[in-house]
Amino acid sequence: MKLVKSSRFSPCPGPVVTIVLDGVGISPHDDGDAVKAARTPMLDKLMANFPMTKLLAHGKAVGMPSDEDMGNSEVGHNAIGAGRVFAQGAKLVAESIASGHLWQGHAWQEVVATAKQGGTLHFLGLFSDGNVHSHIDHLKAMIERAKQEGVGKVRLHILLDGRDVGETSALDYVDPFETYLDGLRSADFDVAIASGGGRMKITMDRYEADWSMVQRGWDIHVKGEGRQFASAHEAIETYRNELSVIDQDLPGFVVAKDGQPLGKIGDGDAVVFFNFRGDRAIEISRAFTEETFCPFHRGPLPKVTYAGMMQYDGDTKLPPRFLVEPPAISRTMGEYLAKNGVAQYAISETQKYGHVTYFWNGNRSGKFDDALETYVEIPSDVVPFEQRPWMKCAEITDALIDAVRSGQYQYLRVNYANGDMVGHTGNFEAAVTAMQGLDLQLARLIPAIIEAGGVALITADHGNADEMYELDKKGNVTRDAEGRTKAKTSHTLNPVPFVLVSGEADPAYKLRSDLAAPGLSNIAATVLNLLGYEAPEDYDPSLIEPA
Ligand SMILES: O=C(O)[C@H](O)COP(=O)(O)O
Ligand SMILES: [Mn+2]
Ligand SMILES: [Mn+2]
Repeated sequence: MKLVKSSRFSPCPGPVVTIVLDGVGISPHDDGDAVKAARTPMLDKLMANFPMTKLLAHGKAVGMPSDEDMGNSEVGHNAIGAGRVFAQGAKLVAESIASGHLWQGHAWQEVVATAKQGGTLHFLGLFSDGNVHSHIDHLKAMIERAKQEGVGKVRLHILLDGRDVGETSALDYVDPFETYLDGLRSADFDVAIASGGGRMKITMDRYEADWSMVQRGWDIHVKGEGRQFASAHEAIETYRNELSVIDQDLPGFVVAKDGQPLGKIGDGDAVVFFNFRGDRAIEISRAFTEETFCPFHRGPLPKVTYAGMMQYDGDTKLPPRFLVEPPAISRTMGEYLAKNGVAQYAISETQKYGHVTYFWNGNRSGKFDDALETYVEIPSDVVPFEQRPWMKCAEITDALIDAVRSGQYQYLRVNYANGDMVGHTGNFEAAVTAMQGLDLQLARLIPAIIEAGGVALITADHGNADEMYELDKKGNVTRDAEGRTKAKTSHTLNPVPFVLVSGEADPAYKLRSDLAAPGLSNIAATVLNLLGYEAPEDYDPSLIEPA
């Protein structure tokens, strides 16, 4: 894995720093755009005075099945880190189902065999068509196949979305699904929704930010311990009336009949976690598969056949049983740099820590070289982020500036979570504040990079804060008869900025203008060039050329 020294680019005299502003896209519209509404003098100045282009960050440009699919952190950071586009989970699972490959695999066959020996087959996962972590069509295909293969009893544990899809769309999924289940149910096929809850309240924590979420999910799905309702519909309506929260924040519920939970998970059962994306799948998968387990009091571990939709962590091989091979992301820029003696530094706060380590390195949780790599996690607040929209951007910047000034690292990378995590709350004012807080930090960081003789690449992994309301076709905020707007909590399809900032009056490189539709996968080759290397031949082309 030797990199070739470039004869065209000399290495940057200072550190090269990639700055990912998570969820900060460029909207063609002004209405509802918190990025534009925010007062961000530093970002404005950088965009106006330094070489800048827009990068594609959604759809096929990041390995999603179609250009209707928005980008997300996984596919975005995978593309930035690997310098190439790999077909991603959403696409691989759909293809595996369409070709029938999934049903031929050992994992599926073991799951079905377990259920046919008298166990219940449980499906647990994110219940929407967001295609970020999961897709409801994959779930349906598996239920139908299970029935066809003679499984007698299926229970569903549904995590309500409201984050990758409309903020109060849960019943748009649940109601038709109940009708669909009615159509499938028969004398020898017993299928029902057994438990669920909002994805930000139960089960889908990530990066160990808040294990109590997973514990609440465990108690509800596995032990059947939680508030009981006659149906998911009743739970959603009741909680909405009582709490006025959006779907992602609805508490957990247990569906029960005569006080008996419909689908506890016990010995001899099979469990499929049907999310394909790993970050929010790892903790619950650990709870189901680790014999010795400390993060929370789990109680006795039921002896189940557990399968993930994919293997979520290539280093720890978690979970050992999985239905679809994950994308084979190899030879990432992090690995190349490590193998060529380049010291690297990665930093973010908990909520995005794995984005600049695990996703960046092709869904591997370990380092390539302990001596050459420093990974820093600033603990995130455990609060609704609209209450603390500045999050930890100041603390991240403190540490990053120290690292830049230390002279120890030639390549540094950071993810600032604000645009995305606050964008997902659907709170416009908070998103504006998030952007303003972030700008204050850029105003500290950029001069430090320039002073060190370095270069900063400012970009993002996908949009989010750039569209805080649902827009009509003309790009205006939609309003109902009472004039109310509808918050948009999900990512956007918009491109992201790419700004190349250095202190040199006359840099020896310039942005290329001949690339038809550059995207996130063009960043890695650019970084390697700035460090004085040629990119590997199969990397997507660099965004720069000699001036
Ligand atoms: O997991 C989440 O928070 C959302 O589904 C996607 O956000 P991310 O891709 O920016 O992490
Ligand atoms: Mn993101
Ligand atoms: Mn996001």
